[in-house]
Amino acid sequence: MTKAKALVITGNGTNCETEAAHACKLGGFDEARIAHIAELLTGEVSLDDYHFLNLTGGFLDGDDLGSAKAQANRLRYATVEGKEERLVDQITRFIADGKLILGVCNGFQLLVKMGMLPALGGNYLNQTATLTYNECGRFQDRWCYLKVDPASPSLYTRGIEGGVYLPVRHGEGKFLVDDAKTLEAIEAKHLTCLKYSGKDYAAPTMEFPENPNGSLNAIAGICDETGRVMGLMPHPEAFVHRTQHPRWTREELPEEGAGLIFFKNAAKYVKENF
Ligand SMILES: NC(=O)CC[C@H](N)C(=O)O
Repeated sequence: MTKAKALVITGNGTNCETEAAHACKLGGFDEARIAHIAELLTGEVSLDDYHFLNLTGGFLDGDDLGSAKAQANRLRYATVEGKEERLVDQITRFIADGKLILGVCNGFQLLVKMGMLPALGGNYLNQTATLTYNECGRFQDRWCYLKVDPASPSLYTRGIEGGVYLPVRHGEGKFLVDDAKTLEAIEAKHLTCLKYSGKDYAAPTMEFPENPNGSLNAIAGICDETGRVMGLMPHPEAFVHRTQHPRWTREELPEEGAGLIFFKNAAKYVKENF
């Protein structure tokens, strides 16, 4: 059987790579390689050798020019040393090959600013959305209830009943789109797979602090039409074990944290399809 291989990109200011790689291993990947972005640009590491690409959280380029904007340009226009291709060509081939990409927080900002989400009509290089400053004007570090859309094509949220409780920590998490048509399309296609909600996961909310950033339609995460590319502001890799929960000493909790399902679903998909 094929070895399920995950790749986590680090460098230029990411800070969640160890947790992301740990979550991949716990979720069932046989290998989780942390590679510096320079290793991809020099051609030492190629996306072609992996199944699951993780773009992690952090402060890429110090959030200068807006979070992840500089890295988005770097990944879109930089060529791979000694090759006729840009790194972005490797990424679009990766998607065309049926592989998986998960962008968390700064990684979500990166995917959106590269144009890879929501990628309506399968156009992965056309920016139609953004993530900008939280409505409250401050960095938010808190845990949020996230309602899952069961009709969403996202493979990562499969099997989640109701919703998940996960931490957010960001200054630029307010999701916006370019026009009403984009919003209508992503809602109609159920690409808006995760929304901030109350504790009962009953309905999306625009109320602060349940919705920590004022995101349009309470959107916390979206996927593309294939369901294989997903980005979200909350951090699933930061809740893979009971002890990461803020009230773990006071509440009866299962051993497994609610975020692990994202990585388990990814590993399962790779094992079934490659
Ligand atoms: N945790 C993160 O990845 C933070 C993302 C980004 N630097 C922000 O503050 O919005």
